[in-house]
Amino acid sequence: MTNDNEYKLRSMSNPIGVMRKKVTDDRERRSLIRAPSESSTNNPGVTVTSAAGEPELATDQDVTPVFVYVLAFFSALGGFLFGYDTGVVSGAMLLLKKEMHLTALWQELLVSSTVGAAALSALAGGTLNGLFGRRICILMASFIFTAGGVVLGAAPNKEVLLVGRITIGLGIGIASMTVPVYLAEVSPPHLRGQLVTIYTLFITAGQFIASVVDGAFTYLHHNGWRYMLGLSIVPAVLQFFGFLFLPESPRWLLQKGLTQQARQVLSRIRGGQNIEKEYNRMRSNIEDEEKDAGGGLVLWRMLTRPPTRRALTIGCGLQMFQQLSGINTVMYYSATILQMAGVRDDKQAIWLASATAATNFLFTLVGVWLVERVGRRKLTLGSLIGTALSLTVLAIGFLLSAQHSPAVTLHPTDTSLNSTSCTLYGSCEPCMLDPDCGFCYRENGSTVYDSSCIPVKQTSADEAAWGRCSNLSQVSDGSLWAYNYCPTSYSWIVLLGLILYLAFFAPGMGPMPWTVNSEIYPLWARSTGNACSAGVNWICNVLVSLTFLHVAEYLTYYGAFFLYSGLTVLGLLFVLGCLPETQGRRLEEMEALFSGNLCSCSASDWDGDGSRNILYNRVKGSDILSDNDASDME
Ligand SMILES: O[C@H]1[C@H](O)[C@@H](O)[C@H](O)[C@@H](O)[C@H]1O
Repeated sequence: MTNDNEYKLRSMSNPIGVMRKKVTDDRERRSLIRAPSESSTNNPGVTVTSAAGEPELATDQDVTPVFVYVLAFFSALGGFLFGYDTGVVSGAMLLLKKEMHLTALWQELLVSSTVGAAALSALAGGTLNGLFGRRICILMASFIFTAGGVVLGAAPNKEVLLVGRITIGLGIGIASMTVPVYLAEVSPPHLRGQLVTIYTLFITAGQFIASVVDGAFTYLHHNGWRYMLGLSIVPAVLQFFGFLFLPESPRWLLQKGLTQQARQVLSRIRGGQNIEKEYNRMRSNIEDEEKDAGGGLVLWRMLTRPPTRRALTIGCGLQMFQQLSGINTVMYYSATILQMAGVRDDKQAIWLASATAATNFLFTLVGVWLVERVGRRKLTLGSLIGTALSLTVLAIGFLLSAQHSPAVTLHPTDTSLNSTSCTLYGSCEPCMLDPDCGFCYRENGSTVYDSSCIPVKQTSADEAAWGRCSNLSQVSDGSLWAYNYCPTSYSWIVLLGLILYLAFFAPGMGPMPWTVNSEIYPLWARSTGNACSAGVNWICNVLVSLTFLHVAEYLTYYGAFFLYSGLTVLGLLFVLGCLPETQGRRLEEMEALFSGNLCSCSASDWDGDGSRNILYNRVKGSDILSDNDASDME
């Protein structure tokens, strides 16, 4: 457990955030406290005080070298590319399907091939990380992103587009599992939670910028999609050249026996401060871990050792529940939700979808702020409760909209047209749930009249196949065409649900699965653990997005959102019982933290029982704590 010569622990009942503030306020007083064994150095550090108040430990840095932020920025660009490339496709598809006459199957292929390829390459990323290191994997990912961007931007036909989308997916998968690991390994202990959470902030920033780019280029009907898809080359090239000059993770170097390089890199990352003690401790911890871990296939070793098996189950479970709570359906579906809420103009709906992405981004920022203040467990639990409730609000909004769905009042008199199922529906709800049909209507205030259910045009869902809604630019009687939604006066509830959903999901369930996964595995299992959990994230992402329309067809929209809400409640129970608080813990404590039964933690265990909680106080004048020791410290 703890090394008593260097650490002093004290029962903790107050949140670490409070403690940190106190620490800052009391800097002057604390700077007088020194571990008895400490020599007087210029290195800023941490003293951990016991319950009795006597100093036992002094470690860690007070000053964060700027270089760490440079590293964090360039590596988090991988998250930006992940967000950009998954987000940009919906806008590009609007133009592509017209220009390349894409069938629904091709549209689906172009969207989900990227996510599918990401799942495969995330799984393979564990081996690549072990063999080549984090830096080479990030360079590899940015090279793949660049190549994919060039292919997409220049694609002459849909087959080449598919190759480009698969290529991009391969880059996303590698980046998504490597970047959090790299960030966790180079961050100074007290910043680790925040820096890894910044990775998710960059994902949501990428999604937001993608939606703005989509908005800007939709006006360019010819070739607009080339710019949308090709622009990802810019951050990819930036990351590639940046990483040519950035170092490998010192821990990976140590694991590979490259001790001199590891020492040099650590000193560079720590801004030239004295790293001897940190280096030695890191080295001996890695050696101990390696000895403990034994030989053989890493995944097998992880599965046969209870603590790593438990960590893996929790890591994969978190990633699974993140996707099962329907984030990507909500993001993807936001334009339609906004149309339901009365935004009739397509272009306006696209811009408002950027507002959704911006909301996701802004609330992730709240997560970055909260992660070191309330801890991972509380943040995740709070987020899950809010997410489940807001999904219920969304579902109720859809339910009320369905119950008050406007009736079909006009039926075609030409019997030859009755061969389509669309004309048989009596109200808008079943009509819009049928992917082949849309609702054509006129409105007076909130009253819908002159309504009919008509097949959608094969080439574009923006118009009907025939009738007054088939040529909307020429229409003079004010007819409107609703595809995928019904005009309803309950749409405000749906809109409220959407905003609440993002406000609760984005600070917790968005970033925490990535953050927690980057810190719960011992070094020997870290690449494999993150590869598996990122793979689970991508597989569940494909499953949820591919099944959404079918689920909606069978269960209706409200059924689908009630289902997501139920799955989120399951996630809540899982986290409540199984996720221990990892904040404020050293990595070598993780083993103990995960050594009980799978779901053996409850809030009282981890928040109330002082014997399991640790308080670290920062003071000046001590040695630097190793990442390995303290990467979980506040
Ligand atoms: O953490 C991220 C983030 O929440 C994104 O908004 C979402 O699209 C991703 O699927 C998820 O992994």
